[in-house]
Amino acid sequence: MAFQLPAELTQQPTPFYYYDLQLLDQTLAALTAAARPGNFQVHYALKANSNLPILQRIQQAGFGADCVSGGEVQRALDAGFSPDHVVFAGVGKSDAEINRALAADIFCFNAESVPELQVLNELAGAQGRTARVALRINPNVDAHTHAYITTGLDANKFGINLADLAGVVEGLDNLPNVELIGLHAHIGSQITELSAFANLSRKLNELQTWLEDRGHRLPHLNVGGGLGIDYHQPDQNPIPDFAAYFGMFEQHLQRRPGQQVHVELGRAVVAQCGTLVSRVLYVKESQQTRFAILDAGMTELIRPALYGSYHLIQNLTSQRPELTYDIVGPICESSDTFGKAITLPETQRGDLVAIRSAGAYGEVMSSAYNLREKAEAVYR
Ligand SMILES: Cc1ncc(COP(=O)(O)O)c(C=O)c1O
Ligand SMILES: N[C@@H](CCCC[NH3+])C(=O)O
Repeated sequence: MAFQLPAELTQQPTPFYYYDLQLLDQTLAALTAAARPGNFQVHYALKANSNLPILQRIQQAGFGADCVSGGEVQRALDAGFSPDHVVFAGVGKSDAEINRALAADIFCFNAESVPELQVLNELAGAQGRTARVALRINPNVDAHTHAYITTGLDANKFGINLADLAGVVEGLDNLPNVELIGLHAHIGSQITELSAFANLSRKLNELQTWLEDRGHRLPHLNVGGGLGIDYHQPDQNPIPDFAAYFGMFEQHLQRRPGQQVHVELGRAVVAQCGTLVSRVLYVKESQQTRFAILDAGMTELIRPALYGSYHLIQNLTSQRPELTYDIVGPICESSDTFGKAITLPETQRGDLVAIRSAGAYGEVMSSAYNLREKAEAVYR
């Protein structure tokens, strides 16, 4: 179905984020059906979008929370997620963040290095607690995605390299306040070649056997997130193919009886329900290029400037014959460009423009650069 902005929002001051809660609910229902509760547990990755109204719906749909900072752990608890459905990952957890998460008795820390394990052990001991830990391993599996959002290659900062794993596991004997409950891996984001998840599964199978040979049985496996979405055709494919995604793990991951398998999807849950709505300030024609200058910029949606990402751009006002535009924002950076040589119906000052698939890593990555005010979020 073609995108439609609710009529009353055409008068809303721009730029703003519009979230389609009906589409979010449909996505959550599709995800629930594909995960078959009890088969896979989904921990939504808050980093994709941590707005309370969105989190509350996700929590009410029965999902847990994957957090990457103390702020996200707190937000998850505020949104109503139970601590035993909260996990905390990240290469650089501060002592204050760890202490807060220990005190809240969250389900698990995804630990990414030996020094972090030592700090977890020390801080848990000081609180008279045991930190439940999944070792985040770096499986050296290529996710075939943008280099900036690949996380599971040896050169990346994330996780414990396989070559170091033996030493890390041996060292656990000296960490009495740390309980190993599982393995965690996350190989990257916006993954559209699902075979990457088969490769990840095979790596996890090997590691699991290797750990069992050393006396470690793991009640818990966390295969990360990363499922990509269709940025080019959001209306044709508003809901990702969750069944195909889980199917890869069902087929390739050798799950032990009774073992929990967690996934932590972010983008696939919230990207398509969010749209950045902006107004055309000026159309400026130079000899070479026709620019449509919007009142939204990289401060509201940084993905095109940061990764050269594509977002579908639509003029919601004009039905005139088409022309070609570079669509840019008002920010004082040449990379403040949403798209080059984009075909749109002839565009004029005052036209409303939709930048689609912006619900994930859009509003959360916004900044106040150039002393910009934060764009409002509206929910329908
Ligand atoms: C550890 C971890 N888990 C989950 C996610 C969520 O990923 P995605 O939004 O691609 O599903 C990320 C982000 O890439 C991550 O770094
Ligand atoms: N922020 C990125 C993805 C990184 C995900 C977090 N590891 C994006 O916009 O696509």
